[in-house]
Order: sequence, then structure tokens, then C-alpha cells
Amino acid sequence: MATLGIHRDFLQDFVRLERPVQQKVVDTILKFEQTAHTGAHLEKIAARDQRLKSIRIDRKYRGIVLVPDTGDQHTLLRVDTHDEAYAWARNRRLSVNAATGHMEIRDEEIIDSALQTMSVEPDEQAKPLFAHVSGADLTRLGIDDQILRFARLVTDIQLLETLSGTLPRGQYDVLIGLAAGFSVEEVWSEVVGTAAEPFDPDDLSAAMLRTPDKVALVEGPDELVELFAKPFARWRTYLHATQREVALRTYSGPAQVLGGPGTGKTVVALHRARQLAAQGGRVLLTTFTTTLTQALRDSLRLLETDDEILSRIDVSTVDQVARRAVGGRFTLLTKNEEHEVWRQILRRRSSDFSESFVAEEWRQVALAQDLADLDGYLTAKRSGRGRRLGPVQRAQVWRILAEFEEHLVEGDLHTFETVCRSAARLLEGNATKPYDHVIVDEAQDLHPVRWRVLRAAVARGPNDLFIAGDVHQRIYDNRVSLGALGIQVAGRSTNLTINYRTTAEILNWSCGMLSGEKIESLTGDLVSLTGCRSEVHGSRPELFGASTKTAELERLARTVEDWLEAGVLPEEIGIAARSAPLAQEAVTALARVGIAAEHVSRERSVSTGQVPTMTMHRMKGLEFRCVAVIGVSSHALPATAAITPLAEDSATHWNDLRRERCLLFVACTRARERLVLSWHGEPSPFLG
Ligand SMILES: Nc1ncnc2c1ncn2[C@@H]1O[C@H](COP(=O)(O)OP(=O)(O)OP(=O)(O)O)[C@@H](O)[C@H]1O
Repeated sequence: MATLGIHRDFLQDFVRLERPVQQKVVDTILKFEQTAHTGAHLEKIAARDQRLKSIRIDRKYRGIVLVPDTGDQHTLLRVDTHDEAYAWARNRRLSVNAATGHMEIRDEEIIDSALQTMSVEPDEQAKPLFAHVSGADLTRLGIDDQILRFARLVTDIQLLETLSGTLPRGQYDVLIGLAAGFSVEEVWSEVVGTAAEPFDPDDLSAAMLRTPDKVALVEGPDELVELFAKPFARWRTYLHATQREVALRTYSGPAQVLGGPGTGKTVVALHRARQLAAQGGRVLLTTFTTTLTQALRDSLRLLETDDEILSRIDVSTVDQVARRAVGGRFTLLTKNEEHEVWRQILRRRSSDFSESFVAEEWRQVALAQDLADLDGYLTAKRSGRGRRLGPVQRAQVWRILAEFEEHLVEGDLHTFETVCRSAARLLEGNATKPYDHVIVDEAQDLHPVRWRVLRAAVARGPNDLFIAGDVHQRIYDNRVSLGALGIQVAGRSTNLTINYRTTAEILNWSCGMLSGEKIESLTGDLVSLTGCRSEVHGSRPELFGASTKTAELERLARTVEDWLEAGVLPEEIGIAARSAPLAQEAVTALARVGIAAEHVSRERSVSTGQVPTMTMHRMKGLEFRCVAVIGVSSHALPATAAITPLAEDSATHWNDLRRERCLLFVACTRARERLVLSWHGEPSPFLG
């Protein structure tokens, strides 16, 4: 029987189709699977590449199928309305990359016309972008004749970038790498990797088999139905070569994977967890919140069905691990209770330090560095803390911190930090560790006390710690240096750059919001989002200002109505607000027009059939087809209560502002296809 490959771009089209059309696509493909050998239902089309044929879905829609010259391996490349599908196919050509042996698609006509324009009107003044690279090197990197001619003429990186969806992907990546200043060898190891076994450059069927990140081979109808049932979970089937390598490699010690939003860090973490558990290891897969642990559990279930393997993966927050390690019952102070304790101590001592200052000093300095006595505190580094303290002031502050700790001990009271501290000490003392491997997602927000728990929960050695995170998405005030915690990742760090979630329009707009911010990595270097890109295009984010909150919420309701009418499911929409009360008001505004919505909180996760509304903090790590960020008003973002006054502590003030900006960035980058931002009154300065 003919086998059918599904190209990943096709799934991208599939999710955008209305449901009845989706069903027809599935039926057509199932029928195709059974009768492909006859070839009768494939129609010839006027295309440059004669191997492209069309398949009828219904009166309006057509699929484009690649039928190679040899073998019976067909690949579904595209589904669209008749005219769009034919227009797409007309000028495409498929080829085999000479360096990787992977299948590539190009829009030959656009490349030809770019070549023509450049040869007729050469820019005599400008230097060709790749003048410094020899033809032999370009050929070795897989650049073929047509693209070589282009590479010899192009002088402008912007032109190169605008052709990203037109040039064959592997060759585009090579040119972008070289244009960004990487050496031939660096580009070779990044894009090509290891040299492919000798192959036939005309054998497209074999090329497809070598391209698992683009083409998934479906073995039978069940697998196909499963693929279509969860089209967004493409990551189960298509891992990018770098993702696969990072997920499955053996590391001699702690390793980390970095990358901007939506680059697949969680996907890599999930594949790694499954792989290590399948090899018999006891794995902790941990992340920041319980909402996220639930999302990880659901995703793991999509990836692995073997209960025995799943039973070896513990998906828990660090706090849950710490509580289990400490055992017994204890009383946790709420934030308000904790502040009350600080307030009383400060009042008793007639101190003019503020509660938030001493509370932060305890968290960011004393606990972060696990300081045991005044001597330690007198010489401790206070980086990130703006207000300078002389020795006398330090001694005063230490007495306040010590009194706070005594109060906790006397009342048998705890905060999550003290539970973690006790857990880390217990685990450090135990020769037997609860896990063989620890995998951390959303690592950028973990406080050092939590890192100590993780470090102590696994013995040092190969594959001990695997860390995934993005410091641009740091939305809590936890600064950490992995090195200071004894976690060395030098030489075992990889950066992912391709965003699989968001359209280029949403990603670029969101990244623009952070440009100019100085953001430090977990190892202390400054990092940027340069290179993070999306291959998918869509509409630009929409911005809308209203004069009143009521008008803004009415507009939100209309937007959500439009999305639902277009076939988006309620749970595929996410509404984010800076504050929980505004997110709750959105529920009421939607209910007023008959849309079922609910507020997602620690206790309540996203449920089917309801439009979820939540705080921006809760959006972290989640994703939705359509996102509306509401209340992006000057009086709400940055939130006044979250910003330390400049006069009190300037460094903390600027950190707080950056964190609020990152929070908006996180909320916006949760959107796959549509993003709408709205405000009432004046817009937030972050939108400037
Ligand atoms: N190789 C892939 N093929 C298809 N889809 C992918 C691939 N890798 C990731 N994705 C999809 O991209 C989206 C983002 O992936 P993921 O959540 O792992 O990214 P992330 O880097 O952890 O994001 P963030 O840091 O923003 O939370 C998900 O929908 C995921 O299914």
C-alpha cells in the first residue's frame, strides 16, 4: 500500500480550516490511503514541478500532493481553496539538499524574478553579502546553482530575510547564518550537522525519509486520525533536528536549553523526560506553577502511553518535592501574614526600613546565599539591591532578619522558602537521592532556595540536571547565578531560535517591546532575542483604545464573538489582564453576550467549552490560538503596587519596570494566530 507523508505546513493549514472542511480532509486522505495505488483521483495541474498533483477535498478545497517519480511515497503538502492551492503549487519546485539530503521546497518564480532584478539593476556601490565565502564552501554547505547565483548578487540582508518563505529552507538557514557573521564551520555544525550518507540527489522519496522534522510518515489510518485529532501537537511527530539532538543527547553534567518564546523548550524537556524514563531512570519533571505541571502531565500523556514509563516521571512543582522531603504537616504563612510579622518587628524596633525592603533583603540576599550569621551578611554581595548599606546598617538589618526567623521557629511557622531550605539540607545529607534525573522547565523564575532543593535531589553525574528557560520571560523577582549554586553548564548549553507557536508578525512585534532591555542569563551574561524567528505569517497584532472600561470590555466581547464564529473553540482563546479583578470582569462582560467564560486560578484550570480569562502571570507557559490582552492602560501597566519607588531603591525600581514589561511580553507571546491588545484611558507606556 502507498504510504502517505504529512508535511508539517499542511497541519498548519489544517487547524485554520472550518471543522466540516477538516472532516472532509480526513475522509479524503483516508480514502486516498486505500486507493492511492490507482492514482486515479490525483489530477495533473499546471505546475513547474510535474510531480505536484491536486486532490479534490470538496467543491471549494484542493490538496496538493507530491507524487515522486519512483516509489509510492506520497506527501500531502498543502490544503487550501482551489485557486490558492493551485497558485501555491504553480511555481514551487521540490529538490534534495546536496549537503543534508533533506527535501526542500522553493518558490522558483520569485527567486528567478529576484535574480533578474538584481542582475538588471546591480547595486554597484554595495558589497555582495557573501563575497567573503568561496563558491566551494557554499556548495559544500548545500547551496545549489540557482541559490548560488542569488548568493553572488545579494547585497542586502533585508532582501534575504524577505525571501525566507521562498528560498529552500536549509539553504536559507545557511545564508542567514553566514550573513550574521558565523564562520563556514559554525554554520556547518549548526545547520548541516553531520555529513549525510551518500544519497541519490533525485530520489525525493528517500529524501522525505531523511526529513523527519518536516515530513511525518503515517503508517495507517489510526495514526492519521490521531495526528488530526490533535493537530497542534505536531511536536510529538516533528522534532527539529536541533531539538532532537538536545533532547536525546547524553550530557556529562548539568545542561541547559535556552531560546525565546515558543521555540520548543518545553517540547524538548518532555521528549527528554520520556527518553530518560524509557531507559529506566527516575525522572523529576518540574516547573513553576501547578497550572503548568498539569499542562506538562497532559502533554506527556500525548507523547507516551506506556503507564510503566509514565510512572517513572514525577511531574511536580519544586515546592511539592520539598514538602514531601520534609514530611509532616506545617503552617505556611500567607503573604499578608508574613508582612504583618515584618511590620510588627519594624514597629517594635522603631526602624525606618520598609517592610518590603527587609522582606526582599531576606529573600534576595540572606536566603538566596543561605547566610547563617552576621559575619556572612556583612561580607555578602548585594547585587541587584539598589540601596547601599554600611556595616552599621547591615548589623541593624541582620537583627531584624534574625528576629523574623526566630518568630517563625517559635510559632512553628514556615514560608515556602524555609520549607525548601529544610528540604535542601535534608536531601543534601542523604546519600540516596529520590531521582536519577531532574528536568526543569521555566527555570528563569526559580528562587535559589528552590535550585538548592533540585541540586540536592539528584546525585552529581551524567544527565543529572537539564534546565530549560528563557530569561526574557522572567516575571518574578528571582535572580540567580547557576554557577554560585554549583551548577556548571559551560559547554552544555544550546540555544533554540525557531519559534513554532507564534506568527512572525506577533513575534516581531512582541520582541520589539523588549528591545533595548539589558537582560542577564542564568550564567550572568547579557542575552538578546536576536535570531529568534518564526516561519509562519499571519495578521499583525491589533491595538485598540477605548475611552471607558465598559467600552473596552464590550469591544472584547465582539472580538471573542468573531473568533468563535470563525470556528475557534472557546478554550483556544485566552484573555489576559494584569489584575485578577479585571480578568473576572471580562468573564461577566462575555457572559452578558452569552459567551461561557471562566476565570482560571490556582484552583481552576482551563476547561473545555469555556473561554478562559486569567492574570498575565497565569498565562506563563500556556498557549492559545487567539489572545486578547486587556487593560493595557497607563494606570494599570506597570502596576503601581509592583514598582518600588525610585527614591527608595533605584536598582530595584528599574528591575521592577523590566519585569512588568516582560510580563506583557509573556502574555503577548502566548498567541498562535491572533493577538489583540486593548486599553481604556491612556495606553501603557510599554506600548510606546
Ligand atoms: N518541532 C516542532 N514541530 C511542531 N511544533 C512544535 C515543535 N516544537 C515546538 N512546537 C510547538 O510550538 C509551541 C511552543 O512550544 P513550547 O511550549 O515547547 O515552547 P517553549 O520554548 O517552551 O515556549 P515558552 O518559553 O514561550 O513557554 C507548542 O505548540 C509546540 O507544540
